[in-house]
Amino acid sequence: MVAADGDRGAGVTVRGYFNEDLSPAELEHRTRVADDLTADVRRLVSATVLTDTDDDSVAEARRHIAAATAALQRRTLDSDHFGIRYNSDGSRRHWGNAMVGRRNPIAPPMVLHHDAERTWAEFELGAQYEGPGGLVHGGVLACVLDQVLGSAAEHAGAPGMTGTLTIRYRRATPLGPVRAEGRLDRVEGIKSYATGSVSTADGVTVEAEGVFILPRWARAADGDIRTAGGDA
Ligand SMILES: CCCCCCCC(=O)SCCNC(=O)CCNC(=O)[C@H](O)C(C)(C)COP(=O)(O)OP(=O)(O)OC[C@H]1O[C@@H](n2cnc3c(N)ncnc32)[C@H](O)[C@@H]1OP(=O)(O)O
Repeated sequence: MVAADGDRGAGVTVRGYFNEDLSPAELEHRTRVADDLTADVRRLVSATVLTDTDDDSVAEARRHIAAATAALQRRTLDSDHFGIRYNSDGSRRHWGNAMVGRRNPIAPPMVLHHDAERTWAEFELGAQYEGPGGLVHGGVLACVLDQVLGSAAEHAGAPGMTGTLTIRYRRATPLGPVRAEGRLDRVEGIKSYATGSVSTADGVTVEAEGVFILPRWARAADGDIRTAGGDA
C-alpha cells in the first residue's frame, strides 16, 4: 500500500497515488454519483458535436453549462489529477483514466473484462471520436489498444509502463460499436510483450503489439507497479 501521494518507499517518488479510507457504503455511493454525472457529461459532449440548433438555444445551453461548472467547482480535489486512489479494503480507483475512468467523460468508457487468457471490452466509439469522416480517429484507437494491452499484461501478473506500442491499421474503423482485446504473449525479465486488436462486426480493423516495461523505480522499490492500473 502506498502511504501518500508520491511516496514509493526506497527513496523513490512518483506522483499520483492517494490512500483513502472509504467505507463500502461510501464507495458505493460515490460510484453511483460518479456514474450518473459522467453519463450526463458524456451526453453533453455528444450533443455538442451533433447539435444544429439556433444561436439562442446555444446561448441558453452555455449559461447552464457555466452554472454546472461552477457547482462542480464549489469543492474540488486537493490535487490537479484524480490519480490512483487506494481504499482501505485494498481496492483501487483510477476514475480519471482517459480510457476507463468512470469519472472521466472523455473515456468511452471501456469496461474491461478478463479471463485466464485475455482482456477485452465491447463499447461504442461515437461522434466525439471521429477522425476521417464517419471513422474513428487513429490516435483514439491507439489509446484504446494501449489500455487493453497494458491491462492484459497487468492482469496476467506482468505489469509495466508502455515502452513501445506498434499499431497496424488494417482498414478503417467506422464510428459505432467496437470490440478491443489483448493478451500477454510472453515475459522477458522486466519486459512484457502483449498483442491485441480492435474489431467491428465486419472483422479486425486494427492490430497492435506492445512492450510494457517495469520501470526502474518499481524495480528499485518493491517490484509493485501501480502506475495506471486499478479495479474500478
Ligand atoms: C492497467 C495498466 C494499463 C496501462 C495502460 C496505459 C499505459 C500507459 O499509458 S503508460 C504511459 C506511457 N508510457 C510512458 O510514459 C513510459 C515512459 N518511459 C519510461 O517510463 C521509461 O522509459 C521505461 C519505463 C519505458 C523504461 O525505462 P527504464 O525502466 O529506465 O528502462 P531501462 O532500464 O533503460 O531499460 C530496461 C530495458 O527496457 C528496454 N527499453 C527501454 N525503453 C524501451 C522502450 N521505450 N521500448 C522498448 N524497450 C525499451 C531497454 O532496452 C532495456 O532492455 P534490456 O534489459 O534488454 O537491455
